[in-house]
Amino acid sequence: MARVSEVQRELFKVICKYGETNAKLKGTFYKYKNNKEYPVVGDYVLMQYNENGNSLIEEICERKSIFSRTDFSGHGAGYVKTVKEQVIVANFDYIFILSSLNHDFNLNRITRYISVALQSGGKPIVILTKADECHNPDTYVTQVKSISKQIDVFAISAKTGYGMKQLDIYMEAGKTIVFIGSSGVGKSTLVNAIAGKEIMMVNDIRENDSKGRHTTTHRQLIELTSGVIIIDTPGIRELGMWDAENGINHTFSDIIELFDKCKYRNCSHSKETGCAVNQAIENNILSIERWKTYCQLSNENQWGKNKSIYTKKGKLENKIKRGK
Ligand SMILES: Nc1nc2c(ncn2[C@@H]2O[C@H](COP(=O)(O)OP(=O)(O)OP(=O)(O)O)[C@@H](O)[C@H]2O)c(=O)[nH]1
Ligand SMILES: [Zn+2]
Repeated sequence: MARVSEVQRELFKVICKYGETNAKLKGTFYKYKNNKEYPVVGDYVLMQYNENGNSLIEEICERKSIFSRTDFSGHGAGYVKTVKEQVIVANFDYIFILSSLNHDFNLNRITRYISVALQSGGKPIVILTKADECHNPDTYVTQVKSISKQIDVFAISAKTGYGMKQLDIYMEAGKTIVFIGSSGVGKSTLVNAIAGKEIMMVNDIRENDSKGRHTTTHRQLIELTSGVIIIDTPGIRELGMWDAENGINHTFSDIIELFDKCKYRNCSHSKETGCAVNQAIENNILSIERWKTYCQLSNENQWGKNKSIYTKKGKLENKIKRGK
């Protein structure tokens, strides 16, 4: 068995018992183009090893965890007709969600990441980076903890070493950690700090808007000398929700519990009397911002679901196109 460490279009790098080697896909992958999934970084695969050139990937083994997002195929979300699931990485134990403590901090975005991560099959851990650029990191930790009880949250600085010790509990040989977050949040810097050497390239962020430069251009799986396996990913620009209903319900379990307490079973949680959501907001048990974030994420998730059902009926789609 081999493990995919890098994907560049249709060329793969895999780690097997002979070391890292190049591989291509067996013809059957192309035969069923629309139904057969391609391997992603982190996948375990069955492979015919070839010491003289490209080895041949024959089969993808069952994935124990996946991180996926909606694939808008290069269109703006509002314009697409077809939405597909795009698996980004597979088979990780921990998912490090990185977000920086400079003026780019955004609770809404972190909530979105948590919802997707909570249904990935891996354990989500939120890491607030660049604590050295912030006066009160702990207040941000508290804010993020309020999103969900099911996640660990830490503030760290890879520059000063602040808080880094807290991450030791996840550094077990044989475990796979995937790093996700926007460009410039410090994924590669943290990977280097954990590795104890420069294995990833780091570039300065643009000073004026704190935005990263997308230095990391592709996903990469690296085994550290400690035996910990790390997957660094390029900065994600927009994380669309893909069938994340379970993850959203986990993240907002407090709200889901309220639904059961509404007077009417089909309560729309707007103006009904006896609506438990409204009562919780009035009594300051639930913040209006949290309620709005929930509505936004679950609407978006529903929208993606409808579009994907629609495109599964390929014929219907063609008709509509021709009719235009
Ligand atoms: N002050 C401070 N700066 C940091 C810290 N960690 C990273 N940086 C800086 O943030 C910038 C971006 O870091 P990267 O590690 O390249 O970020 P990235 O998330 O890998 O970015 P992409 O590869 O574009 O996705 C660099 O200038 C780093 O020096 C930190 O703990 N404190
Ligand atoms: Zn209600």
